[in-house]
Amino acid sequence: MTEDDPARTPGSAGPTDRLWAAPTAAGPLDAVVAVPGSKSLTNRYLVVAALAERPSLLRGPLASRDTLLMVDALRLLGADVAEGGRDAPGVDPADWVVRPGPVTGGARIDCGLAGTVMRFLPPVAALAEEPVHFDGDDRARERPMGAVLDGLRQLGALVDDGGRGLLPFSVQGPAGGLRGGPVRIDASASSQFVSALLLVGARTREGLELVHEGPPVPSEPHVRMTVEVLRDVGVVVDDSTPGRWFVEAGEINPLDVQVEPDLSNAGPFLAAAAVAGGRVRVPGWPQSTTQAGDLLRDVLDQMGAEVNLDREGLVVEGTGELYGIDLDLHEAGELAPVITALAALASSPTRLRGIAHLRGHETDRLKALVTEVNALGGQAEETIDGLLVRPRPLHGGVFRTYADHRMATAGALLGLTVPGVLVEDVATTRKTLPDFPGMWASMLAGTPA
Ligand SMILES: O=C(O)C1=C[C@@H](OP(=O)(O)O)[C@@H](O)[C@H](O)C1
Ligand SMILES: C=C(OP(=O)(O)O)C(=O)O
Repeated sequence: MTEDDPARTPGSAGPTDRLWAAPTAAGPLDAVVAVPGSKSLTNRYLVVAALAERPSLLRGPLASRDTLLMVDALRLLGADVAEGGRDAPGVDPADWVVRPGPVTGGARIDCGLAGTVMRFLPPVAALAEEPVHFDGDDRARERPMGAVLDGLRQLGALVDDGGRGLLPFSVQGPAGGLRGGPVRIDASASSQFVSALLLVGARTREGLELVHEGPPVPSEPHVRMTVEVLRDVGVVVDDSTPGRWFVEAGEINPLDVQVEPDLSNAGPFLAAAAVAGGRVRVPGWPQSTTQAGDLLRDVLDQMGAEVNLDREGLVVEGTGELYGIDLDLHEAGELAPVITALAALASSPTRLRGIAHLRGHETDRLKALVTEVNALGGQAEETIDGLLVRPRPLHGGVFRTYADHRMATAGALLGLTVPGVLVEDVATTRKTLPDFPGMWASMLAGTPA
């Protein structure tokens, strides 16, 4: 977690590593891939731990750009996060100790391109009475923010965003703290708007009644994850009415928690077995989880792979068959890039629906996927709310990634069977994986990553 940790950097800067020759698979795979902790869980645990009554222990958190930005920001807001070993003697070096402190303002927060940082932290900052300034990467300034800022205004905070509803902006909490009460927002562009406000609900004076008004909220499992994490720390949440959440005001208990592996990040590795044949095992796959990535089991099965979950983890075996799929991915949009890459290599067409909101992700993912799959000879097209992919023989070429970690891993997957795929800026994978190229190479060598 040092200041010069390469995991903190947005992507590669040097010309030599701008293009990464995606390795082709020499034969069937036989690998065990240990996938680092979940981004979504790590950043939720960090936030609730920073707001808790006493110190927390996070076991096996993800240390990547998105989570290190969260750590940096929480430190600026008054919490302390210590790495085991060096900063917290007696604690495992892979674990973090979070010591909460009163939330203080006056800071300038760098959100990078992390949706969880740019959405989850403005409500935390609104617990301070001095302004906090937020900014991020160029693309971060285009990602939707309006609903969170709108919700904060309804709670009595002062928000200065120049009326744009985008980064950069500043947030200043009202004297005496956030009052709570009813808040109405339209969270149809991102589930993170709901999660963000729920995470501070217990720290409002009256508790928070959040109501969503608009087209359905995407990525529902991520909202359920937020509710589960809040319940883990003793916060009372009523989510019995669809589109309405009530969070009671009250104390937040500390955590001692093992972070589950990131199931969405496991996607490209598991998909590799479906593409190249052989088997890939991901140890520690939870028997039950709120992670949207768990849907991969069903998707890979439907696309023709053999999928088995046992006590040791999840095993995916390629069968030599790879079928297209017709899928509503509204609940798990972050899986779209890996499924699109699979679809481009399948034997029949794929239709992905319910993912119009991906236009506001790290990049406009629908446009990026269509452009890059087609640049390799594929036939993909955008629909109003998704993608149509018709498999075609692909050829090598540059696969551009637009600062999107999941574009880079999708390019790597295509490169397994398409010689000559050059993935631009593979280092952008550091957003959620500290060493994707190393893990990919280990998988191909058949050694445990
Ligand atoms: O809350 C979270 O941790 C996330 C929610 C989802 O966002 P959207 O609802 O904006 O898709 C997901 O795609 C993102 O990767 C992580
Ligand atoms: C959409 C994603 O990230 P973020 O948390 O930045 O929204 C993602 O990881 O696919």
